[in-house]
Amino acid sequence: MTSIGIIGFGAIAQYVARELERGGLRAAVVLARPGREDAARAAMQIEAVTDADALAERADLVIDCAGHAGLAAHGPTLLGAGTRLVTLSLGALADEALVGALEAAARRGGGVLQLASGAIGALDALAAARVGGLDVVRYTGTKPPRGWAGSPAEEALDLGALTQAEAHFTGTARAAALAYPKNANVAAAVALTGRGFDATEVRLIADPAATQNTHRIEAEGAFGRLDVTISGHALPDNPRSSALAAMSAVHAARRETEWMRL
Ligand SMILES: NC(=O)C1=CN([C@@H]2O[C@H](COP(=O)(O)OP(=O)(O)OC[C@H]3O[C@@H](n4cnc5c(N)ncnc54)[C@H](O)[C@@H]3O)[C@@H](O)[C@H]2O)C=CC1
Ligand SMILES: O=C([O-])CC(=O)C(=O)O
Repeated sequence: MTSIGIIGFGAIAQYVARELERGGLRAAVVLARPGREDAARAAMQIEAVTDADALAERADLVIDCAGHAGLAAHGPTLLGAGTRLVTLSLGALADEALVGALEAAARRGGGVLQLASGAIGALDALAAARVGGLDVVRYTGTKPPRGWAGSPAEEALDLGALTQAEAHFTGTARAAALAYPKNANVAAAVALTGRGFDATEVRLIADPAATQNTHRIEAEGAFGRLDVTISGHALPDNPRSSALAAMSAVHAARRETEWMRL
C-alpha cells in the first residue's frame, strides 16, 4: 500500500487530504515549517513533521501543495531519497538552478517529479502539437481582483477601484512565473508543455466583473489551431486558487496508485 505525504496544510492541501480519504486513500503525514507542526496536525488530523528526511522515511508518494518555497526547500531531498513527488508548483521550474538541483537529485536517488496539470487542461493536445512544431502559444489568465491579492498586480493596479478588466502583466511565461509564484503556475504548465518559458506569451488580467478564474490557451502550429478556455470555481478557502488545481493533485496521486492509467 502506497504511503502518502503532503507538503503544506493550506487550502489545496486540506482539499487533497479530504478527497484522498473519500477515494479510499489516506495521507499519513504532513510536512510543515518548524513551529507550525501543531497547526498542521490540527488542520490535517495526521502526523506532522518539519523536515524532508522525516517525510521521505514515512512516505513513498508525496504531494507538494506548498507553493514554490515548498518545492525549492524539500524537492531535492525527497527526489534524492527516491520519492515520487507530485507538484503543483510548476512556476518554480522557471528557476534553472532549481531545475538543475531537482534533476541531479532525481538521477542520483531515483525519485520522479510528476507535474500535476493544475487549473488548466488540454496539455495533452499541446504536448502532441509540439511534436509537429508550434509557432505561437499564448496564455491569458483572468481572475477577479481578490484573486490577485498579494501579487504584483497590487502595485500595477488599484485592485479595489477597478471598473473594467485591466491587464497587469504582459510578457514571457518565465517572467510571469517568477513574479507571480501563487498565480502563474498555469502559465508555467503551458510553457513546459508547449514552446518553453521564454517563447510563451502571457497576459494576466484583473476583471471586476469576473466571478471565476479563467484560463485560456491559444496555440498555432503545424497541427492547426487550439483555443481552450476553462472557467474554474475558486476554492472557498483561497480565492487565488482554482478548485481544479486541487482536484488535479488528487487525480495525479490516485493515478500513481492505479494499475491502469489515463
Ligand atoms: N498548478 C496550478 O494550477 C496551481 C498551483 N498553485 C500553487 O499551489 C500553492 C498552494 O496553494 P493554496 O493551498 O491555495 O495556498 P495556501 O496559501 O492556502 O497554502 C500554502 C501552504 O503552504 C505552506 N508552506 C509554504 N512554504 C512552505 C515550506 N517551505 N514548507 C512547508 N510548507 C510551506 C503554508 O504554510 C501553507 O500551509 C500556491 O502557492 C501555488 O503556487 C495554486 C493554484 C493553481
Ligand atoms: O488556481 C488558479 O486559478 C491558477 C493559479 O493560481 C496559478 O496558475 O498559479
